[in-house]
Amino acid sequence: MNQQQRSIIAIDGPAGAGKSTLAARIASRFNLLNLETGAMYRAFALKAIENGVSPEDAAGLEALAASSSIRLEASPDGNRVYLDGVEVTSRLRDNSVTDAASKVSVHPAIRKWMVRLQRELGENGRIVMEGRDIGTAVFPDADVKIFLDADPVVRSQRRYEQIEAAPAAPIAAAESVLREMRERDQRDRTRALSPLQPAADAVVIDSTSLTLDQVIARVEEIIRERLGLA
Ligand SMILES: Nc1ncnc2c1ncn2[C@@H]1O[C@H](COP(=O)(O)OP(=O)(O)OP(=O)(O)O)[C@@H](O)[C@H]1O
Ligand SMILES: Nc1ccn([C@@H]2O[C@H](COP(=O)(O)O)[C@@H](O)[C@H]2O)c(=O)n1
Repeated sequence: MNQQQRSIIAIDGPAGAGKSTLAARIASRFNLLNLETGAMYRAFALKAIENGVSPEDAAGLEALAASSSIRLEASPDGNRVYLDGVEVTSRLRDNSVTDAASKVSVHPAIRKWMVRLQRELGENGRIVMEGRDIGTAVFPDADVKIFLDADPVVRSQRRYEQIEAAPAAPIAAAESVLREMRERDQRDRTRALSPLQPAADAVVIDSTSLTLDQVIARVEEIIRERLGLA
């Protein structure tokens, strides 16, 4: 890959499909900046919670967004997220934040604001950007678009195992992980602005019966082919 040339790899898909894991590996393989847009929605959700603004209150959220700054910084161990200049990375995975992020992201004004920020972040870069609407709304002209999917039961099982393996694992029940994932999927797929769906020119990969290494190998092959790499 030409080290100067703008290259945008878009990875979209539902919750727990493996997007972050794939994006991190692709970024390291091709020396790209890895930007996780879900972390930006999470940071804004945290701000709404801290300010007592309901995730259903469209006008309240819009006013809050007008006085908010959200910044993503790529680092070797993942993205660092700054909310109004303060790093909040370690606070974004709480259940309350996950739930609120899914709800605040439904509002068109919030999405338009995020899309603007995300375009600014990636515009001239060599990036892999991961989320729900990168190939359809943020960078419809991305060089490569991957839509990663898997059966919801398999996704929730993988997420359950991920939670269990975490150092200070919260108590989780497999059924509630599946129920929450289905609720988030439903919101993502039915919202008014850029609902979750593959871009017409995305390559759809269903990882239900693929290992992570098989998915990575397939995506590497697609990137090499599309970008004309040996
Ligand atoms: N093909 C696969 N086989 C087995 N496990 C996988 C596969 N793909 C991803 N995983 C595992 O599934 C879990 C969820 O993956 P990841 O966090 O990357 O999903 P995500 O799409 O980024 O989720 P979210 O959008 O909710 O943040 C991780 O533990 C990851 O290692
Ligand atoms: N481009 C995006 C990215 C995320 N969202 C919403 O944010 C929530 C958190 O995202 P994670 O990937 O970190 O789980 C998620 O539930 C989405 O609803 C989005 O709308 N658009």
